[in-house]
Amino acid sequence: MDVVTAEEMRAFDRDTIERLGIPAIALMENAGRAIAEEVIALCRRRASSAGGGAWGAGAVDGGVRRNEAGVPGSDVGRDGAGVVGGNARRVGAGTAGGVVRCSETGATGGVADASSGRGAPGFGADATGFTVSGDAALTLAGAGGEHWLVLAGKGNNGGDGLAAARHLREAGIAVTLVYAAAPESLAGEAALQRDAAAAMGIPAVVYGKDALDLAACSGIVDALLGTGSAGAPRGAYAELIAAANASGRAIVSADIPSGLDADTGETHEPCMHASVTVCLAFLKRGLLQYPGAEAAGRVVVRSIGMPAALAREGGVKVSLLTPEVLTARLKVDLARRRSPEGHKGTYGHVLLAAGSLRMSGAGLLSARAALRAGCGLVTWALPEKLLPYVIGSVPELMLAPVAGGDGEWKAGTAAEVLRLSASRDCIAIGPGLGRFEGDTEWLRRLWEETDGPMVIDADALNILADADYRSWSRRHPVILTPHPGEMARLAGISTAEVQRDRIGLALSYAVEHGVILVLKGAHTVIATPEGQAYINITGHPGMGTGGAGDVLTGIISGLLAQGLDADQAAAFGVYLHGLAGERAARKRDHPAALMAGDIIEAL
Ligand SMILES: NC(=O)C1=CN([C@@H]2O[C@H](COP(=O)(O)OP(=O)(O)OC[C@H]3O[C@@H](n4cnc5c(N)ncnc54)[C@H](OP(=O)(O)O)[C@@H]3O)[C@@H](O)[C@H]2O)[C@@H](O)CC1
Ligand SMILES: Nc1ncnc2c1ncn2[C@@H]1O[C@H](COP(=O)(O)OP(=O)(O)O)[C@@H](O)[C@H]1O
Ligand SMILES: [K+]
Repeated sequence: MDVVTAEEMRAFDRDTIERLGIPAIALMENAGRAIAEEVIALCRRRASSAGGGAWGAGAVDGGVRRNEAGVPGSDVGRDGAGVVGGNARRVGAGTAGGVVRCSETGATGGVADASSGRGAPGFGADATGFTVSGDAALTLAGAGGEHWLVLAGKGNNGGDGLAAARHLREAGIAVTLVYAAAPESLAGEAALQRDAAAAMGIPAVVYGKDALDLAACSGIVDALLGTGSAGAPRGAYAELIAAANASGRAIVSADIPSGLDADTGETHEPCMHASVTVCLAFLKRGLLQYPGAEAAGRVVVRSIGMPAALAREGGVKVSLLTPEVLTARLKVDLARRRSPEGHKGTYGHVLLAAGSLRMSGAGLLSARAALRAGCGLVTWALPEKLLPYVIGSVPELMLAPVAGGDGEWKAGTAAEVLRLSASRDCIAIGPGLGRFEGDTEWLRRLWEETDGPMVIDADALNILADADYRSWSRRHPVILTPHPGEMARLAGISTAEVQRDRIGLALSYAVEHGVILVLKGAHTVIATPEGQAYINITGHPGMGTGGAGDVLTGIISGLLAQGLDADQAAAFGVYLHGLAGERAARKRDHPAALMAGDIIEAL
């Protein structure tokens, strides 16, 4: 699934309208319908969980709770059905974080029971083969208990909301329009929608002019601001957003939550806190980046008639890391087939340069994770003093002590590590390494002279941050795996600046430095030197625990050793690490109990 900026979105809008000749009003109609269908689906879920969709039920957002930390449900959408993220890919799962899916809501095709929204064999079908298909996704049993407010801005986002209002009214839901600006100020397609809604007799109020109680409804459609918004919401927009958030009602945002920066995921003050965001046509970057991902609640991506190929033709370089992207674009064999005649030599050999006296566990975690990722052999190069302490703790592991009688690394070990690396398929450097005199030169030699792909993590990243490594030469791919603090040091900015637009930063850093960058944290970004980025949505907040990153380094190196190329190993490694974290969290009484070693055992 492609992930776009607001500017890219505008270009695709223009292309669809001007080149393909699809009228703008048709796109808006489709958008309105998609939003209405998601509102109706929410009402239906709420009714089935609360035993009725009465007024005020919106206070408890049945079935669509926002960002509820909990234990994720079943494994990620490996079914290839386009269900790609968060809660939606694990239906009914109360997992944390934003949620993404492609959706065709409700029953589709065939014979449908229009009153219940469920397929009902027999309805409308008779012996002659005559079939009546109900518009199930736009119908709602017991709609009389629902009253929704549609908050409409004066741009096209408002137009989408007004189109949705007509469908909601048709479903029997009471609707009141709330205009943020004078209705006369609407233009173009939005003005057409305004007039159509008025002609249908849908009641409307103007904010600041008419009396309004936002809590006196069962739900709110937020169609105030979309991809055309600039800066913090002003005036009536800001007041409506604050009042909607305070109302406690379920909020369904059109395209993006109003007040969100559609690109960076920054939330302005105020920003709508949606239960569901119905993202139109293409997933926006800001819906994947925190804090925007949290403000968006559950994200549903709906097509509105723009060809998906526009993104590819338009050079969109950011994708959600789904099983489909892993297989179709990155050509990863998700089944990880093993040859019947394969042996340990078939699956490659990792060399790990890691660990010091106080952080020997980091090396152990990486080494074990590499083995669990399926490589044939792992050799761990470590300061010799560590040997008696770690010997036997992982019997499958080979240990290669190098100079370091005090348990710390020495610059003089570079030649020895290089010698060891000659017969290994990849090298991972950094977990628990510590800093030492001459470490820049030590790392430069390994960087320039090792003859295979390299993973750089932890203190090895800090060494890089202090060096001008762009002048170092390198023949093979390098994967850097910084967490936001390490990334801040690498980029020479603050951690807050790193988090402000993780996708943008990861892309520019990877391209400028010619490295594969894995920017860790919730929704890890994998960016390549060619300017492609993948956003991972597997994982769990329980993974915020010491050593979880060392495990990732091991997994990526284990995959590299098995012959995956560096892009594949980085992306698939991050994906598998997240899945294992989810599985490990599920096994605990509470996800907070998760420890890094549990992630390895869940691989
Ligand atoms: N064919 C299409 O075009 C399609 C469009 N689509 C839909 O359109 C949305 C984009 O619509 P858009 O470009 O009209 O902008 P939109 O988000 O409604 O906001 C602009 C309005 O807000 C105002 N405003 C701006 N900033 C503000 C602030 N901080 N505080 C207060 N006001 C502010 C600004 O007023 P101004 O500053 O100009 O006076 C202007 O009036 C997109 O997200 C999707 O929903 C889809 O259906 C696909 C097809
Ligand atoms: N909230 C979260 N959601 C998903 N993954 C997370 C979350 N918090 C941490 N992680 C993952 O856990 C790992 C933590 O790595 P890192 O901070 O390097 O830990 P350490 O240095 O202790 O090994 C990263 O892969 C990160 O993406
Ligand atoms: K909106």
